[in-house]
Formats: sequence, structure tokens, C-alpha cells
Amino acid sequence: MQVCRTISDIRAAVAAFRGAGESVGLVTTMGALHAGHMTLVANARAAHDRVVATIFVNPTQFGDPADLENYPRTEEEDLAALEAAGIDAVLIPSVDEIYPDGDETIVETTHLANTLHGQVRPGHFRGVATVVTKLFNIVRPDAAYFGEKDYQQLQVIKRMVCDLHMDLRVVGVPTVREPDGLAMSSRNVRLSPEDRAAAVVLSRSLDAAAQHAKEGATVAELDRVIRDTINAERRAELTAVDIVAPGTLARVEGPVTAPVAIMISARFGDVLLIDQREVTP
Ligand SMILES: Nc1ncnc2c1ncn2[C@@H]1O[C@H](COP(=O)(O)OP(=O)(O)OP(=O)(O)O)[C@@H](O)[C@H]1O
Ligand SMILES: CC(C)(CO)[C@@H](O)C(=O)[O-]
Ligand code: BAL
Repeated sequence: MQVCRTISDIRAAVAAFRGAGESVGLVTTMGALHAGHMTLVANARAAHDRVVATIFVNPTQFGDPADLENYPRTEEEDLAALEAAGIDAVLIPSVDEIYPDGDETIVETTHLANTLHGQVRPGHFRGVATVVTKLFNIVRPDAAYFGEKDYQQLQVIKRMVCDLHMDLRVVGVPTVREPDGLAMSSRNVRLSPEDRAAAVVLSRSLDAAAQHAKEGATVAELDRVIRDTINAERRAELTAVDIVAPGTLARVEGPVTAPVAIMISARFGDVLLIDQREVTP
């Protein structure tokens, strides 16, 4: 595995793959890797001759300086995991390498970035779209792999790629969970043991909603089931429940007659966790 810290080094690595006529898949991460990330890698590995990964804790997508400061960083373990998973080249750049001259140029999906979870984290999706555009331009992959856990992020990136005529495929990968159902997340390591145990309420609330949807519940009833389940856990501070049409993320109402996506977020102490599930009537 080639470990590249500069744009010119990763471009040289990718140019060599391209010179040999090989296809390239990309997995972008902020490090502190877990089995969710490795599933993205496995999907890319199965579909491409070469797989490139990036590890970059992107400052422009963090609103809260403490969240950026406390974000887990485990570079040595991450590089070992990527090598073991058969990654061909990894880009692990400095902030100056990615933002050499500030942030004069930004990329924003105007509506999609500022609705739903974008209102819980103002500016977040603008930072994501900007850095993902930079990473796409640097690596120029045939396809890039993103987790469905970050559901709005996936829709933002799909829409950006479509609207800006970017020449790659965006592939969504289902959420990987801990044995008790908690969605894997790099931030889980920041939970106290009590909050870690309590956080299972997120996936439990989604399971309850899925069951109600099968039994013919309305959107308002799904919303109520989720709120009641999460509010019954005193360690959880519910921040959002959004029930939307998959893809467009438009809010839906009335009886659930077609698949809907449920996006939820809650704080446990100072850690904001998200989860998501598509449910069918
Ligand atoms: N549990 C998961 N299952 C599948 N994909 C995941 C999972 N968790 C993260 N990913 C995906 O991995 C990629 C990199 O995510 P990132 O490095 O931010 O990790 P993370 O676990 O989402 O961290 P955090 O939520 O704490 O920011 C994203 O495409 C994300 O959607
Ligand atoms: C896509 C991403 C790598 C952009 O920084 C990040 O938001 C993430 O890890 O999900
Ligand atoms: N997984 C999304 C990156 C973030 O929370 O900033």
C-alpha cells in the first residue's frame, strides 16, 4: 500500500494504475476506522482493480470546535487495517495540503444542505460537499463508496455529482451495526459505558417504527413511536426525527403507502449520534 501525504504523490499513484488500464474505486473517511468503513472497502475491492482510500478530518464540516478537537485519531491502526484490507494507495494529507489558500471556493447543494440534519449542524454539508469535490478531483475515481448511515450526506453527494456533471458513480452501502443494533460510528468510542448502553435506543426506535409501518401506521404515528421510545431513555437528548421520501428528502405526511426514510439524531452527553432506516408499508 502506498501511503501518500501529498496530492502530487497520490496523483502519481493513480496515474500508474490508469496507465495500466485499471479501474479505481474510492473510499473517503475521517479515520478511526471500524467495520463500517471496512465494508465500504470490501464493496470497492469487489468492483475495481484498484482501491484508493483517504483519511482526512475535514475542519470545514465541523461547526463545533470541541467536536473537531475531540474527534478520534488512530492513524497507525487505520493504516494497518487498510493495508490488511487490500487498499492500494491511501491519501492522508495535512489541512494545508487540502486548503492551501483558505476556503474562497466552496461547493454547496443549496436546499439539500440546509434542511433536516443540516439545521442541526449548520454549514456541515457545505464542508462535506467542498472536501468531497476536492477528493474526487484529486483521485478521479470511477466510483466512490459512501455509507447509508450518513443518509443525507449520501443524497447530497449524489445530487452534487449529478448537478455538476461529475464523471463517476456514487455507491451507497447499507449501515453496519454492532451486535446490539447500534450503528457503527467513529464517535461511539467517545461514549461513556452508560451512554454506550443507552445508545441502542436509536436502532430500537427505528425497529419499532418499521414494525408499525408494516401494520399500516401513518407518518405521524411513526414519528410518535420514535419520539416516545427515545424520550423514555433519560440519557438520550433527542435532536431530530425526520421522515422523508428517499432520494429527494422531501417531508412526507399521511398514511405510509410507499417506502420512506427515517433519519434520527440524538445527543448522549456531548456526543451527537445519527441513525437511519428505510421502512416499507
Ligand atoms: N456503520 C456504518 N456502516 C456503513 N458505512 C459507514 C458506517 N459508519 C460510517 N460509514 C461510512 O464511512 C464513511 C466515512 O465515515 P466517517 O469516517 O465519518 O465515519 P463515521 O463512523 O461516520 O464517523 P462519525 O459518524 O463519528 O463521523 C462515510 O461514507 C460513512 O457513511
Ligand atoms: C465524506 C467525508 C469523508 C468528508 O469529509 C466525511 O463526511 C465522512 O467520513 O463521512
Ligand atoms: N460521518 C459524517 C462526518 C461527520 O460527522 O462530520
